[in-house]
Amino acid sequence: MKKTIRDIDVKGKKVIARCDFNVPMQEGRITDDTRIRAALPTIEYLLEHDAALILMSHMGRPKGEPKMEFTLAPVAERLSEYLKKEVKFKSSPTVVDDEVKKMAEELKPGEVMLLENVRFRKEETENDPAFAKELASLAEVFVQEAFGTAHRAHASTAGIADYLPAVSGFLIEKEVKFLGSAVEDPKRPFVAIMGGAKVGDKIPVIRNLISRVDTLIIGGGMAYTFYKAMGLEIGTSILDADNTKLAGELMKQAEEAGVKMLLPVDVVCAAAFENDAETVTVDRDKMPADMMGMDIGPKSAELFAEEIGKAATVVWNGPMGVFEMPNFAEGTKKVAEALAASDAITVIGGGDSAAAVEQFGLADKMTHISTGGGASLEFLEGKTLPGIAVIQDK
Ligand SMILES: Nc1ncnc2c1ncn2[C@@H]1O[C@H](COP(=O)(O)OP(=O)(O)OP(=O)(O)O)[C@@H](O)[C@H]1O
Ligand SMILES: O=C(O)[C@H](O)COP(=O)(O)O
Repeated sequence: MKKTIRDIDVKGKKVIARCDFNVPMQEGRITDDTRIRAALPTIEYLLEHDAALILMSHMGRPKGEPKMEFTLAPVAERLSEYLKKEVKFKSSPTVVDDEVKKMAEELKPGEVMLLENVRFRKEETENDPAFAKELASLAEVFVQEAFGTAHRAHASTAGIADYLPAVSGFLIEKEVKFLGSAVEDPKRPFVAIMGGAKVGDKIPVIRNLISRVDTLIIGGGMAYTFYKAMGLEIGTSILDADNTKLAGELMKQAEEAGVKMLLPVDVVCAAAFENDAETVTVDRDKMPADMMGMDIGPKSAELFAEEIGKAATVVWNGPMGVFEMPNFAEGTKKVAEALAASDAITVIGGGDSAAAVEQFGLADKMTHISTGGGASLEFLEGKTLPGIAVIQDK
């Protein structure tokens, strides 16, 4: 068990908390603030318990330069709105400077400030000890709350714990509880649903899940690599040619492990990667050579929903089709609805599946939606995340 903020006394202390405020932005506006809202319980708890709170995060990938399109200023503003108090913020190109140090020194219990994007310094992603020490020098305690970045060993996510006692916030605790218990000690039947486009990225996850699940459902863009391994015609569908052999091996591995592996039985095919392209829905052995698979068909959606209905735990990562285009969102929607209707523990990992669930208005029907994209995948792979490893044990 990892220590949390409940296990320490923060009264009157300077606390530095790493959050993942890497939220999607369009023209300087935040388009989805889920990650900001997810950190609020921890922030509020720390302020109510009279900590003087210094928050930090990255935004995007400014590659070690103070590129202002990646400033955290909009985040400071949104946080102020939610907390109903000023979030002090100085946009320093070096993240920490004399003025920022003074702000931190003068910060009183119950007050909060946000540092500028830690990736404005190249030392952040290099996990440079001097930068970690510089950040640590602002506070007395480190709170890890950045689940979305916990798979990165950076100065603000890992290195800093060499200089300060490290505990977790409530979001980390919740993520570890739901993702961890789903993978390590699931209520059975345990069904995992994998979709999306990046087959290569997800193969290690599939491999790890095969040894744990009762049923594995594969949909989305990755299904075609498995079809290819089965010798089926896949037309112009996305294919991860480097991993076709591996897909075949995974199918064999599932069979040997007694894991039921379900692939779509029918496919919505389109003549082009466009919402208004001409479409046909066919059984999987009838895909036209000049069309691409864009969504699972209705028979597959029903088959998957039936399987989800029998589950006690479901982990879902990756959409069933190109759900961003309304004409190819149906399969993903049906799967989301089946999860929403089920009594099972439902855990959603991965940015796109989370976005899909939000888009269908079903987010509050899920047990847990992870704030991690890559981090939740690495967690499901069974890897130890560096940002979690540094938190002190109880
Ligand atoms: N049949 C398909 N053909 C092409 N692209 C597809 C297909 N099915 C799904 N996709 C695309 O896959 C993308 C999501 O895949 P990804 O592997 O990134 O999912 P994720 O793990 O939920 O998200 P993230 O990696 O952002 O956390 C979506 O943009 C979707 O349009
Ligand atoms: O969005 C994410 O997955 C995290 O914030 C990590 O971002 P990164 O992939 O740029 O490290």
